[in-house]
Amino acid sequence: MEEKTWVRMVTAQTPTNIAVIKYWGKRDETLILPVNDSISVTLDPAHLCTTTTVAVSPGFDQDRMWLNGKEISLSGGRYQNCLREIRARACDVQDEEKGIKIAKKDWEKMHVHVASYNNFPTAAGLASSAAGFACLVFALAKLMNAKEDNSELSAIARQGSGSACRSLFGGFVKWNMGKAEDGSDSLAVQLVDEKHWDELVIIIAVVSSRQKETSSTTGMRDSVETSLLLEHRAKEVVPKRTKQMEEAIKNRDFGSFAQLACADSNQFHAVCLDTCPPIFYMNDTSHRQVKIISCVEKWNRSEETPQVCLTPHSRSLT
Ligand SMILES: Nc1ncnc2c1ncn2[C@@H]1O[C@H](COP(=O)(O)OP(=O)(O)OP(=O)(O)O)[C@@H](O)[C@H]1O
Ligand SMILES: C[C@@](O)(CCOP(=O)(O)OP(=O)(O)O)CC(=O)O
Repeated sequence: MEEKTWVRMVTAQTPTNIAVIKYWGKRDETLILPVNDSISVTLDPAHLCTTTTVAVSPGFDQDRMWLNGKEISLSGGRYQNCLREIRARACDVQDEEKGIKIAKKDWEKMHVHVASYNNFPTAAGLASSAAGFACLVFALAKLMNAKEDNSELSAIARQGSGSACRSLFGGFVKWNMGKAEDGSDSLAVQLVDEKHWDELVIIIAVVSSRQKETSSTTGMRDSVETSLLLEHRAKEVVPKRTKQMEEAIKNRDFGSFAQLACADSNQFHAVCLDTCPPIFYMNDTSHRQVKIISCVEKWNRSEETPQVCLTPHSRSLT
């Protein structure tokens, strides 16, 4: 710690994930605890992903972060929660070659610099917060030599953005909503790895890369406060649908998978419309989306079992 010149750096890359049973609504806004389980598929890191480099040096006098080349504030609760939780788990770091020695107790005083890039539009409905916070937490854990496994790290990433907890794993991933008030059982688990269903082709059509008018955080808060359909969805629909989806994935049953994913996405948009004020995630691009949706519907009707599954979010069709 006497040497002021060294810098220790770690770079990580994390893909985004697309929900096929959607998370929409929190029962605890600070800990980010959801009102229902959700299931997603993690994309190939070669496609939509975040690359984050974290660095620590005795020369840094404050925590700082640059997102896509622009400095952003780390004062928000979500960033602070992730930094605090990883710092609390930091362990001794020793790199004799570079003359770096950081004792566990010293991490509290050390500052980090973070540089992160998304290779896809940020805050546009493509789950940048999912890839972003998963990558940040993973990279910080490596930097600070935290020993937690990916499931434990998922509970920390969740406190950055709910959907981030699912990006710690590849393949199909379930976020168990959990019951505990402290969020200790609200974790992501891998259902099957990326090899299980490798003939499944995922196409993302970005119909607009403009920032959404209503963020997921604000939108779901309004839905929890005002939508009666959300309550019905969380209590009656999703528990049953999640089990069916797990079966469909296990059996690589595309017909059931497509039917469940389409129904879930449609209900998510119905909840948005049932929200006061209503949220129109498909609004400004709907003329293009409707054309694609009706093509897919026609195609599926002409086959014995569905061949294509659509799960439109705000600006993307997956
Ligand atoms: N690489 C990143 N590292 C850390 N934080 C990020 C990163 N990318 C995005 N974020 C954070 O996530 C926010 C965007 O989250 P938001 O939920 O509004 O959009 P989204 O995740 O792209 O879309 P959606 O959740 O609808 O799929 C950004 O404003 C920023 O705070
Ligand atoms: C529609 C969704 O993509 C919503 C994602 O919401 P976020 O995870 O971005 O929300 P916060 O927890 O407030 O950060 C569905 C999903 O990914 O499950």
